[in-house]
Amino acid sequence: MDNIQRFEEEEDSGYIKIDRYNEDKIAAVADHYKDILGQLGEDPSREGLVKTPERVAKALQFLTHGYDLNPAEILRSAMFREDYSQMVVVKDIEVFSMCEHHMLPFFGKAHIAYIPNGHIVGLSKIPRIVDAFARRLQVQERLTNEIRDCIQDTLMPAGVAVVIECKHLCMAMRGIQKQNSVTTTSAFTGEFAKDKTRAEFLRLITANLH
Ligand SMILES: Nc1nc2c(ncn2[C@@H]2O[C@H](COP(=O)(O)OP(=O)(O)OP(=O)(O)O)[C@@H](O)[C@H]2O)c(=O)[nH]1
Ligand SMILES: [Zn+2]
Repeated sequence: MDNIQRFEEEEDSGYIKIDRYNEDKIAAVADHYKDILGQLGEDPSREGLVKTPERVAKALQFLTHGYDLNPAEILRSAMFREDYSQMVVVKDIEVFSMCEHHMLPFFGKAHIAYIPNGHIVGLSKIPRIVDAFARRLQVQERLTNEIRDCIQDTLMPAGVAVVIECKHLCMAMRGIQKQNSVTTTSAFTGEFAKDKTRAEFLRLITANLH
């Protein structure tokens, strides 16, 4: 609940008030899940399951709270004029999202870079916008492009690079049941269209520098 409180406190920074956590919505979603438990052959009134519909409703609301965030505002809230024109790379950002096809998790890492063009952005805002887009029903390709577009359109840097690598539980615990396959997606703008710049980014995200 800490996150929720923070979102509510900082309405001017893109952490827009969440009305998805209101009691009526939780109760409505929970009612459906009570039905679903019955349809699955369970007894929703047995002790271990009594509070499950409400727990699921709250979990789902958390897992989709990105709809209530404004990623561009989050970036805008910490942009600083700065004369730095080298690549800034934030790598190994944990990603947790849910595929829109099965509503099962996909998770992994995002690696993001931009080349400033007069402005830098507060570093924490990069993972924050990853979360703002990831905490929605997604496909990995759209998640990748949305992050790229948000940084490009808001910060207007000389270039943006986004690489995301994820495991999809809908491919691991059901369906094709491939436990170890990883999907990589990428999106680039501006300077990253150049082979040399893109190669430097790829080298930095694969290097073990720390
Ligand atoms: N491109 C893309 N596909 C995804 C993502 N997440 C899940 N999928 C795929 O979405 C597809 C949905 O295909 P359908 O044939 O409609 O669904 P399905 O019958 O459950 O497919 P299987 O998973 O093959 O059993 C599957 O191939 C999933 O692997 C994603 O982030 N990007
Ligand atoms: Zn899926």
